[in-house]
Amino acid sequence: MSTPLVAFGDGLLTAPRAPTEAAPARFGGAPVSLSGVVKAFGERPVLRRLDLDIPAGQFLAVVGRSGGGKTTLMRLIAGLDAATSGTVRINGTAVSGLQRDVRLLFQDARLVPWQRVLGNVGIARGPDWRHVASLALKDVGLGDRGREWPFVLSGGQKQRVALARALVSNPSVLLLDEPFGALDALTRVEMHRLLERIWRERGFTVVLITHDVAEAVALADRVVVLRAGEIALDQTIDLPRPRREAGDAAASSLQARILAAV
Ligand SMILES: Nc1ncnc2c1ncn2[C@@H]1O[C@H](COP(=O)(O)OP(=O)(O)OP(=O)(O)O)[C@@H](O)[C@H]1O
Repeated sequence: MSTPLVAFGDGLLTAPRAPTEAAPARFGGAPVSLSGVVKAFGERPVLRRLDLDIPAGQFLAVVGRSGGGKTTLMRLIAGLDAATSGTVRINGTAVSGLQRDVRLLFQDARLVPWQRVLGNVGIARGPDWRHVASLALKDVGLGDRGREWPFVLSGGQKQRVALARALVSNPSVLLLDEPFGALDALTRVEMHRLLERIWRERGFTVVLITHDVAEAVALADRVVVLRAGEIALDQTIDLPRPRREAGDAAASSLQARILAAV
């Protein structure tokens, strides 16, 4: 089997896909680009000629009211649905079907109940899967829980397992659809810090869909407001990291601007 070519920074390097014990692999992210994307269900347009360029490694949050087309947008990027017209490209290649290095997380962790935690993380069963899955579990702070069954875990721990499962394939794009929506406030902040650390170490591109404007401002480099299938605001979030979750005047004023656009 040949070693895959992996985008790394500005160039292409050959690299093994498995992270090492010493440090997680930093494969970098892939750029995601939408041009003239329309999605209609029957007569009803849900996305109206969207143009959006997400640079490699950017952390983008998409916020908007319920029904504004956020999940539809994510499904198009993931290749789960096809656009009615227009193109979605990842790393310059038009998306058709699920991509190997694009991973998704949803509000529910979607773990397989009859597999132990380690088996859930290593579900793709590549060579050396136990080792790779153990490292990923350790990375999300659950290194000692691999032998347990999913049902004994809390909601936050299940989401950690789902994140570890996504990490084992070293994604260049991570798509997150309200992954923290069902968690209590403290667990959500812990998950924010975990995701931010892993994103900074690994450098993949993130698209986070959320109703929570404070969450978007706490995590993202850029927030896009999707309203009635159009981009109503495209806001850069130029705040230093790690960010405070509350009580920051600059963050509050950005939140107010975004809320006004929602
Ligand atoms: N498969 C489908 N068939 C028909 N209509 C659909 C389908 N999927 C989504 N829609 C419609 O598209 C619109 C946008 O839905 P979408 O799930 O993308 O919104 P959303 O912004 O993610 O909402 P929420 O925040 O509530 O999840 C809604 O009116 C929805 O009913």
